[in-house]
Amino acid sequence: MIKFTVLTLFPEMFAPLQESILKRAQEAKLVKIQFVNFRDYAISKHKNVDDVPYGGGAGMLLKPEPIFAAIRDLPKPCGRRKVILMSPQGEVFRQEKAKEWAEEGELVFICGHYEGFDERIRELADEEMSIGDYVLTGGELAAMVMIDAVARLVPGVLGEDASAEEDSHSISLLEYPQYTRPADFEGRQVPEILLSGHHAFIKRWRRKESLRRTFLRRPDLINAVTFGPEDYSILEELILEHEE
Ligand SMILES: CN1CCN(c2ccccc2CNc2ccc(C(N)=O)cn2)CC1
Repeated sequence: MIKFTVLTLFPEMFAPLQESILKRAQEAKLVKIQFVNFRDYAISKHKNVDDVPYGGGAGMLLKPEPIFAAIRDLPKPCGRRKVILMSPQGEVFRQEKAKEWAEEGELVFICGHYEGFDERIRELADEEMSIGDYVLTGGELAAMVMIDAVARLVPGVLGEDASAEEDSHSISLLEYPQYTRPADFEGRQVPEILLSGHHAFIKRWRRKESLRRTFLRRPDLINAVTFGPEDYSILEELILEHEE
């Protein structure tokens, strides 16, 4: 059982998640998600959660009080709790982080908005994460991406037929080409080997195509690949097929 707590000014942004991956997961009590709108913790009568930056500059920053008050008001964690701050300045989120977090008891996401947040808010975070090197209007979409990536790793969430074990990124190879019916679509054929029923050849073809695709599109992932004895003949063929 993993519990997600999201501190956000826009809880309604998460509705689609509740209707898709989290719906069954919550019904099956595999996952729990709760939202805290930290505007409820704004102290001033104007209920503002942001203010102008000291030292000048454009934009508004999230004030520390509402965030601190919201975090302090959370029920005592039963298991381990990790507080995560989403920001473009964070460590880039990758599959191994998702796997690490899937073991956690509770994950608390602080979704920033405006031009950023008061530096003292960083004290609350165990980790600061980014989903990639691009700028978003708020941390909500980043939180949704991370929640999806983590929730799908919780056993049972994906349902019996699908499973997350085979994820290509958990074995750092890009996925091989996949096909389903029809075998001939407007003259575009499915590779014969996949119709052959010859499982050893199919397995080899898939390994070869994953390696080909990884070399061509993501050579940076190659050094994380562990090569087995059966890979050498595959690599020789790939080199011959891709010689300049
Ligand atoms: C124009 N400013 C808007 C506010 N922003 C900011 C600054 C601090 C915290 C959150 C945000 C919210 N934005 C995010 C959040 C995450 C990511 C990511 N890559 O995970 C990208 N953007 C700084 C930039």
